[in-house]
Parts: sequence; C-alpha cells; structure tokens
Amino acid sequence: MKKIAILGSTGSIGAQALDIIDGHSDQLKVTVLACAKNIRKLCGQIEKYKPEIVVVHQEKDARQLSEKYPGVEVLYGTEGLIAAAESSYDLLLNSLVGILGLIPTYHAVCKGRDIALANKETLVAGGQIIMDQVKKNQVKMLPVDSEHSAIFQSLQGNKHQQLERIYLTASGGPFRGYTPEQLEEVTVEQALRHPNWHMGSKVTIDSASMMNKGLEVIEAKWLFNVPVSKIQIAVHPQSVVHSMVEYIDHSIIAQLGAPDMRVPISYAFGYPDRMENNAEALDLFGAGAELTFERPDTNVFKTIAIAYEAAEKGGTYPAVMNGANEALVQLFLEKKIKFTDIQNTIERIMNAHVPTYNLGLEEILEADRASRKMVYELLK
Ligand SMILES: NC(=O)C1=CN([C@@H]2O[C@H](COP(=O)(O)OP(=O)(O)OC[C@H]3O[C@@H](n4cnc5c(N)ncnc54)[C@H](OP(=O)(O)O)[C@@H]3O)[C@@H](O)[C@H]2O)C=CC1
Ligand SMILES: CC(=O)[C@@H](O)[C@H](O)COP(=O)(O)O
Ligand SMILES: [Mn+2]
Repeated sequence: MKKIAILGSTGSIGAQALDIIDGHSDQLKVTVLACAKNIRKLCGQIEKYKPEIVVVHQEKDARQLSEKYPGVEVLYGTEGLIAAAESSYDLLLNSLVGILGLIPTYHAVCKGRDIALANKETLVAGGQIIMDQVKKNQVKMLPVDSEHSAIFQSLQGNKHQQLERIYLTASGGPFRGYTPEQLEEVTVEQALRHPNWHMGSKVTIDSASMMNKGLEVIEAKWLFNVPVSKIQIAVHPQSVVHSMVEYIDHSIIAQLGAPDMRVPISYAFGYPDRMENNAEALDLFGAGAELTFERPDTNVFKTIAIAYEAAEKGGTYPAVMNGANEALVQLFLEKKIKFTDIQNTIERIMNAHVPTYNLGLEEILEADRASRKMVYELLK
C-alpha cells in the first residue's frame, strides 16, 4: 500500500488526485489531508479517507475538527504543514497554491521524502535549494504540472546529454491573438474562462497573462537541469500535445492526451508504472484531429520575457517576480487593478530590484515578502 499525503486536498488538483485514489483504494491510502478554509469539503474527505493527519489554516478550525474527529491529529498553519510534510508516508502530493507550497516541499525533501509536485511556485522561487536537497537525499521529484509530466515521460529511456531542446506547449489562454489595446480592457470573468482547462483561479489568471508559461519555463529549468535558452514555448491552442523533447538526431518525442490532469497525477502516483484512470481518452479523429503551433507574442504578453530574464539572472529575481505576480493576481481577482497592471507592475518591480544570491529558505521568503510590499506601495 502506497501512503499518500495530500497538501491542498480541497483544490482542483487535490480533488482529481482523490478521484484517482478512489479507483485504486487497494494500492493507495491517504495519510494526510490539508486545506485552508474549505472546512465543509474537508470534513467529507476526512470521513471518507480517514487520514492520520489533517492540517487547516486557522487554529479555531483545528480545535473544532479535533473535537469532531478525536482519532485524527489536527494541526494548523505553516507549522502544521511542516509537521505533515515531515510525517510518515511514501509520496507527498503538493497541490497547494502559491509560495506557501515551497515550505513543506523543502522540509519534505530535506527528510528524503518523494514528491509529486503540482505547486510550481516551489521551484520558481526555490529551485536551487530544492534541487540541491533532491540530489543530496536522492528524492524522486515527480512532476504533476501537465507540460512537465509530458517532458518527463518524453525523457524516459533517453540520454540527458543528447537532449537538444524542450518545446513547452501553451494554450495561449483566452486572450491569444489580442492586441495590447484589447488586453487593456479584459475583465476578471473573461480571464477566468480558460479555453481548455478547469483549474483554480490563480493558475487560470496566470494562464491568461501567460505568466503561467513563464513560471513553467523556470520550473522546467530546475526539474530537467536545462538552461532556459534550450526551452522554447510553442503556443498550441488545442492543448493536446502537452510538451515535447527534441534530441540531437532531430527526433521529437511528445506526450499527447485530452486535457485532463488525472493523467499526469496518476503517472506521478504510479511511476514507473501506469495506472488506469477516469480521464477522457483523446479522440484522434475528433478534437485531436488538428494540431497547430505558433510562436508566443512576447510583445503583448510581456510576462514571458520577464520570466526568461528572471531565470537567466537568478538569485532573488525569480522569487521577486513570483511574489509580485501572486499579489497582483489577487488584486486583479478582487477587481482592484486592471489585467495589464499585472505585467506592467511586475516589470517595474523587476527593473528596480537589487538582487542577492546564495539564498536559503528564509532569504527566499523574505524576497517574496518584500516584493509583495512593493506591489502595495506602487499601487497605493
Ligand atoms: N489546477 C490545475 O489543473 C493545475 C494546477 N497546477 C498548480 O497546482 C497548484 C494548485 O493548483 P489548483 O489545484 O488549481 O489550486 P486551487 O486553488 O484549486 O487549490 C489550492 C489548494 O490549496 C489550499 N490552500 C490554499 N492556501 C492554503 C493554506 N494557507 N493552508 C493550507 N492549504 C491552503 C486550498 O485550500 P482551500 O480550498 O481551503 O482554499 C486548496 O486545497 C498551483 O501551484 C497550480 O499552479 C499545475 C497544473 C495544473
Ligand atoms: C493544466 C496545466 O498544466 C496548466 O498549467 C496549463 O498549462 C494551463 O494552460 P496554459 O497552457 O494556458 O498555461
Ligand atoms: Mn501546466
């Protein structure tokens, strides 16, 4: 029986992970469930999966859950997430959203625990410290992000030194083909309407601004140990080819499928085996019949150029970019700023940033906090 700890169990990835576990209850057992404040949904999960540990955001919720479920260890806050990450299990699915995810990933890899990583912000902000510990402790870092799972699958059985290029596919989001003027006018409701994927609100806005692809370029750099100059974004509106790897002989290996996160999640859960799941099969003669690719428009979507530059410069730049983006996405969702304020403000913050290098976890979290503070100061 493989014991799975799920941080972010009430979210989009968390729910799809539980769907896979439901289909394999003879092989997979949930030991940890964690969320912020969706207590009603969490209670249903506790009753169904009977975890050993539960983590919530607030102490008052933890107290109530402790009384309701006396057999469960109920923890709260960041300390609770750390204790859960250091508890006993076989695989940690980190499906938290945002920089918060870096903290339990870091503590888990320091303990030598294997990770199924959905939380891309972990590697964007903390790639160096995470991958150092992954190497030191021989951790399996299994990508869940669909493109990175596709790359990981396309790398199986091939030699890293014979890799020529990664093609990271992007849907282009709901504003593909927009002019800068059109982008100025878009609403929260439009930005939340992703053409192909149903996801949490933060990653959906990131897809619309294409910052998601910028974050994924940095995530791929760390996961696959490749310079970002070898990572090419390919806009592919059908989201059928989930990414590709080109080798020195000009063979390109890709992973295809209907856009359904249960495929990469089940691959991470079963690796190196494949697991049956409830994902929709790709209809090659229907939705999969037309596959198109185009270069991204980096003049309209400035987030892409910003992310490549942050990756090249390193140090605190990626954490600052990520922190600013998180704060700005939240403000946009609250309808306090315009959509284009996201990329314009990140650009200003990155231009003004004075970096530091050789970072530990605390320095990264401090860079994140300083960047968020700057967002609020600039938009005051
Ligand atoms: N959704 C998708 O298809 C994909 C997502 N990803 C990445 O996976 C990650 C998760 O995305 P997604 O599932 O969409 O996000 P959601 O917003 O749907 O879910 C986030 C989860 O994190 C929990 N959470 C948030 N804050 C805290 C906190 N302070 N303490 C404990 N738990 C907390 C939420 O709890 P609560 O419900 O209580 O708020 C929820 O369970 C992101 O990094 C995203 O970029 C990557 C590829 C695809
Ligand atoms: C499903 C997934 O992995 C998302 O990160 C996806 O990549 C979003 O689609 P975009 O290609 O529009 O960013
Ligand atoms: Mn993705």
